[in-house]
Amino acid sequence: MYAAKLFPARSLPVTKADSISQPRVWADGRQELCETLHYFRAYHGGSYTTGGFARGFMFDKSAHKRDYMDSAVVIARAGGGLVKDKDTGERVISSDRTEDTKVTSLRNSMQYFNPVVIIAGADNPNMPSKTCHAYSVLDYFKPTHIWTEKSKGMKIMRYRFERLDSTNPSWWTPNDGEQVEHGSLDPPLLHTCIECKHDSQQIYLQGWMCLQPGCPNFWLLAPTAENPLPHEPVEAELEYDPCFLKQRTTWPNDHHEYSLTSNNVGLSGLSIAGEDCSLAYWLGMVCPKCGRCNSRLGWVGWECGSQGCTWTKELPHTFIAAQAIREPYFPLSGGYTMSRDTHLPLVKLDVSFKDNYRINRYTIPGINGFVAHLIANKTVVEEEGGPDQMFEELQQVDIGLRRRGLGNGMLKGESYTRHFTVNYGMPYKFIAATSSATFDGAARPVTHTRSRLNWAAKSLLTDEATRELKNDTDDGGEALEKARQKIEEAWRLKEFNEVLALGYFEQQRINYHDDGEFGLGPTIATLSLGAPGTMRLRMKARHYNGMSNAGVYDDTPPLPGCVAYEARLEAQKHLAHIKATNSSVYRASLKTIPKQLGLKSGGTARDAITLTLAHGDIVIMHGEGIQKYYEHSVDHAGKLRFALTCRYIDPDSLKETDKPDYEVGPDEECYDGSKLPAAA
Ligand SMILES: O=C(O)CCC(=O)C(=O)O
Repeated sequence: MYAAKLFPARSLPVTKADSISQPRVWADGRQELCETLHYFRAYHGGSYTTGGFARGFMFDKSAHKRDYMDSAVVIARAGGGLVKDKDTGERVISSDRTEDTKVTSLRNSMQYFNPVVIIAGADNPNMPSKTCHAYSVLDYFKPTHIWTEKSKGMKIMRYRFERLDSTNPSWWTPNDGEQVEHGSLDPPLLHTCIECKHDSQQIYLQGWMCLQPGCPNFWLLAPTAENPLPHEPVEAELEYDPCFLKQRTTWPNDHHEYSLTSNNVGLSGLSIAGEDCSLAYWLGMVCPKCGRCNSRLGWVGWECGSQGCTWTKELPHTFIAAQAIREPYFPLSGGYTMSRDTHLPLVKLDVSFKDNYRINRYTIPGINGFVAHLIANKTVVEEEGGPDQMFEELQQVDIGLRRRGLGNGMLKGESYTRHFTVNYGMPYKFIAATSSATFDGAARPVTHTRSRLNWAAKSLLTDEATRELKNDTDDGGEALEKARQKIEEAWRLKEFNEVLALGYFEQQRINYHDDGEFGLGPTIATLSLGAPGTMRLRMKARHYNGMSNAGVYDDTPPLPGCVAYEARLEAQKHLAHIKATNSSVYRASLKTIPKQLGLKSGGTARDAITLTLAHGDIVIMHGEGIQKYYEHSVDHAGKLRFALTCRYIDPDSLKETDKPDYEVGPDEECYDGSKLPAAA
């Protein structure tokens, strides 16, 4: 018999020895790991499966008591099914586990001899040696066993893996050695159950047990002198049978080479327009010098983020001519362009045509302000210095676009925007801390955007004012002229003083967000260049559902289209009264109202407005209410898209430390889109 103490179910050395060498691939954060490694793209959870196969496993802190790891074998509980215990706060198994799609995927990998990759997190208590990275890739492993056992009275499923390549030592072998070599012991006991006739190996030294969850003999030890009936083992006493742990399983592809990296992005040399903006070209790269997983953060290429490592990789850009982004099924002309936008019935649409733009103006009941989509025609996109030239120029100059850190702490390590960004003019630090540069000497598309959007916004706001006046007065145009001048003056004082440029490669996007930060003017305008984008606007979940995720009623006045609109209007009156008379009753009501009205958190509103943003189009959002109640997202279906957004940022709203060390002067270009030849 082997000494049981060599193989306790939980072997957690207090101080770990150093490993004999270092991982070939490692990451500082979850996003960089998932963007870089083809075998682990799961941002949450401990396993990655795709197409019915398991590809990778991540074993980090939440280890089961009987999880195990040495330099060749890993044993783990199949994930999922944990809930927080109300008393202890610990995550505990809540119900019997049965085979789910993840387990079936691993079974497929096993049947097809597809090895999986195992990654160890820095918090994994079973790692036999010290690690110095948040995530260290161990190697390819063969899944060898999937079985069911019991823990705390519940059925759980467990996996055993063996390292595929046993021809050289694992890097994570502790440098003080391991006592028993993999494959050096007798094979484990294999026994057929007298009840279900299925074979099971002996896993624990306590004795053989049938591991078929449906069998009456499942998880029962044979009777003994002290225990004359079949009985369940005492969980705390379970110790692995070394023969089970150390057995070697043979696969036909044992020792075959499978890549731990997918650093295969070189340009084809065929001058394929936008080839370097394709998905494969902005996924992460493993640094060939130090093994770090690096997201592509730079517009021009990758750089290793490891301290002291100087590796970089840049690819030349294969130019996309403006002509190549014309949409064959939506040809442009000198007439007004057709619309591809849609909206829900509760949204009001007003269409007008002016200065070569079709203007779709949307208003939402209950919200002061509007969203306007200015759809450009051929005259606009092809004008001298206009969208076509801007799109081409933005591919020829490096304006400092970069993916920025979000710093929101949702994932281990830093998270980054799924688009490249840079700011000009007044600093804008709201979504991600984006570096800001002066307009002086900035690339022409940046300064020209400011001027173009100043013109577009001013022109639209003037139309708004004249629209209101036309309804109210009949004084032969004097009042209209006055209104025009008033807007002109007001705009001069608070014209756009910031341009946020976003660059999107294939499959990059900006998720739902609002632009309602403190200190911003009420008007926000965006110019789209390149591939057509889809902008979606929907009511924010807390306004739609009437409550926060924590279950507290949101007493902001409800808007038509939200859940239980009529009932919430009624509740509003009642709440307004008690808020003024009894604040503790008011606070208590905020917690009880959701239940009374049958509200639920978690639902999302349908998109109320969906805009197809073609090359050269402008979107103007005006009014604080839009940003307060609504959120928007944009994705696109091409290789390369730019969005340049202008805002007015009140300099007094900036903290002293955020104020720019340059002056943000006025727009000197004074673009005027009304000077173009009229639409034909
Ligand atoms: O990509 C776009 O068109 C929109 C950009 C945007 O939403 C923003 O800058 O806040």
